Amino acid sequence: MLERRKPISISDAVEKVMKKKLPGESEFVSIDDCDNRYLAEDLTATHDVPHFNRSPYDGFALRSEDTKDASIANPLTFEVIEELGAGMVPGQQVKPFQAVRIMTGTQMPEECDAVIMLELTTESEVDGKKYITFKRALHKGENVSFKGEDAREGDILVTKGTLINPGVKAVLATFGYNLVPVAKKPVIGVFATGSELLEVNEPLQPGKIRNSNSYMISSQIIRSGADFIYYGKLKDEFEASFSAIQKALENVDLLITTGGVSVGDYDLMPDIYAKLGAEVLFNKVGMRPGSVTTVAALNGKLLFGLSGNPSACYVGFELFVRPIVRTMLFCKNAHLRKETGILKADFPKANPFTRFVRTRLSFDDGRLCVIPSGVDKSNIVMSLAGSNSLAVLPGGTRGFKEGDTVEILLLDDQDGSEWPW
Ligand SMILES: Nc1nc2c(c(=O)[nH]1)N[C@H]1C(S)=C(S)[C@@H](COP(=O)(O)OP(=O)(O)OC[C@H]3O[C@@H](n4cnc5c(N)ncnc54)[C@H](O)[C@@H]3O)O[C@H]1N2
Ligand code: MOO
Ligand SMILES: [Mg+2]
Repeated sequence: MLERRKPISISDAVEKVMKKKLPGESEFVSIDDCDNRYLAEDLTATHDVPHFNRSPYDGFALRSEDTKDASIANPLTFEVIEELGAGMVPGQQVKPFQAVRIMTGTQMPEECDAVIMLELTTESEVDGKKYITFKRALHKGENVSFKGEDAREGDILVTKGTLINPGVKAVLATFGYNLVPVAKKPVIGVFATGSELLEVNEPLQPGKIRNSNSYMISSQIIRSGADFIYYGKLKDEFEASFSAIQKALENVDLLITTGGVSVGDYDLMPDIYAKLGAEVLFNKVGMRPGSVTTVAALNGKLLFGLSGNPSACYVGFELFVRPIVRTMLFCKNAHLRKETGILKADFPKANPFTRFVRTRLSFDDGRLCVIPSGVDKSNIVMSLAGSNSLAVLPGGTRGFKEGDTVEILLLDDQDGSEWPW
């Protein structure tokens, strides 16, 4: 007899998966290879930045107290005793009414506490000695970039679990991280199941379609920060599918299959989980698309049985796989970032289940808005291409109107949200 599945709520489903989360691991990679990786440690300033007082301008370093009488009516002339470029260190003691020609980024002579810009001085030479004349007093600290003004030793600058972007990379270089501690990328195995599936390079045949899910999922895996191993397509044949899945499980942290999780004659995943001895956490969720999403746990690993229907597969990944990946990457906010915004089109379809509508974000007078990115059915591929967000339309409603405020999950965001949403 056909098994009757009892749907569980989305939040129960997410929590069941998150209870089985896997620990993250760390490794070191060269700073050259750390882009788009996640920090495995807090970054703490190991020294002041800059670690010496320096000039932010090309000009002359001097003692501000010597300049107090300078004015348009009373120009002052100082002797220039030395010339310093960035990277050089002062070699002479600066005495009253003396100056040092200094370039941007150069360490300040110890006795000096101000810099006058080149443009505000007139230079002259008498008997082989150099002089500057200027008409303005400088106060203590004027035009000095002070030791520690950028970072103080001991400051926590970037926290563990942060995505390494160009700015973080600059911080890493500043503190001499030739090797960077990053989260190891979880390795996710991917199978596409279905005897109807063709390879991308195969011509169409009657009754068959090209496998798009494994490409979509591998791309979602990369966007989430993990790595994938694509194990290929599986025909809807039990023994071959079972042994391929059992073998792949040895080499991955997480395994994704697409298709074969519903109640059809050739939906083999339920029997495969049973024969593997995996604990099925749920096999029906009160959501559309993706109601048949199934997650099972086995020996500390997770098996995600995502729907074969492309849009359902896509949503299942973002809701259940992504937070597991982000947790393994030490991210504090592992779940999709949730915001509220305005729906920019009517969505008349009533639905008992909460619906995740593929949408595109825009801003209207500073307000976040979304518009559906195409046909909203779970077997649709095309609406995914234009989608960078999911509008969450709660179940038990009679449809939504343009102008309604809705919750929005951002797909391309890196900051994420805490749970519960
Ligand atoms: N009697 C019922 N039938 C169905 C139910 C149900 O509750 N009772 N649920 C429906 C829902 S909802 C969904 S979603 C689908 C889920 O089906 P499966 O996850 O078992 O997936 P398949 O049957 O294998 O395939 C569904 C659909 O997706 C196409 N597909 C599969 N793999 C790929 C791929 N790699 N690339 C592109 N497209 C793929 C496949 O050809 C099918 O058209 O079940 C409903 N049925
Ligand atoms: O799981 Mo199905 O995607 O709800 O349409
Ligand atoms: Mg099916």
